Amino acid sequence: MQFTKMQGCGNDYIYINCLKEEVKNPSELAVKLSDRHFGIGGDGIVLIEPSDRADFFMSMYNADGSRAEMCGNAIRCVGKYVYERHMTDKTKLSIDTLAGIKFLELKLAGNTDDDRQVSYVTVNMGNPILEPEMIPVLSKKDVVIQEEIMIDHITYQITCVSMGNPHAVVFVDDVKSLNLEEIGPKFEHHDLFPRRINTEFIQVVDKNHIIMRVWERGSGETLACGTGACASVVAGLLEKRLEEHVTVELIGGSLEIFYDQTTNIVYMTGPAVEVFTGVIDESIC
Ligand SMILES: N[C@@H](CCC[C@H](N)C(=O)O)C(=O)O
Repeated sequence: MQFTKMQGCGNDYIYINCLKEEVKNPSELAVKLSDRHFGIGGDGIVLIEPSDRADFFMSMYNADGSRAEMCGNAIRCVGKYVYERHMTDKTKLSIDTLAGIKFLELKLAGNTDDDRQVSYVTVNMGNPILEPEMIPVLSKKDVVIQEEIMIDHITYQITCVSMGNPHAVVFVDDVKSLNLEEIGPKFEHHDLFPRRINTEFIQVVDKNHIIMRVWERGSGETLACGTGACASVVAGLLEKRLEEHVTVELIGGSLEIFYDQTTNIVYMTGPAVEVFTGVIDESIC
């Protein structure tokens, strides 16, 4: 089975073209292939599938085999993958996910029509979801903004946002000093979150610039999270810390997020990079 390793801001996944390949047990395959010592190594796997209502369907599985509704960094890479492999000639395309259809605009690196290299992708990420039962987070409030949560005897304030997948955003003074290996799993598995949670830790540089670290549901600390960057900007506006246009600086690179409050739509722009391709032995699949 052929695969391609791709990354967006260092958030790396193994991509499989399921218009050509058959994956029988994606959860099991995600665990095997994501292993950085005994597998290919990655934050999970992404399957590119046909769709009857959009140009393609994206399925994604975290490194622990759990299926996620959406992935911001992966969807940019899917756009690059399908265009560069002539699976579409559209530079504006639609990709269906478990979180609904997302619309992509590809930015080509070259100046000629023959040069199909995609460097950046802008994604219309749709509307943020704030209703607690839709995120889901257990709360009687209409929205969860700066609610207290106790982790290891320390009180943090969370603002919860779904971008199709669930996020809790925590603003802190210094992201570098946090021990995410220690506190990340305690947020992820806290009783407040019936389907677990992705947690973003945010340091504000100014109203248009934040530094983010993330503990991802099912994958642990990753170098970047696209949906998390979007959720963080929405949370920052709800908490009146940020403006609509924000550069999100992550360990693996930067994303430009624009939360258009007049339309309630979040846009994400960032890089998509192919790392290598390879073939997996059938006995593994
Ligand atoms: N890295 C992703 C999000 C991947 C899924 C997430 N771990 C979840 O379980 O919701 C991104 O770039 O958005």
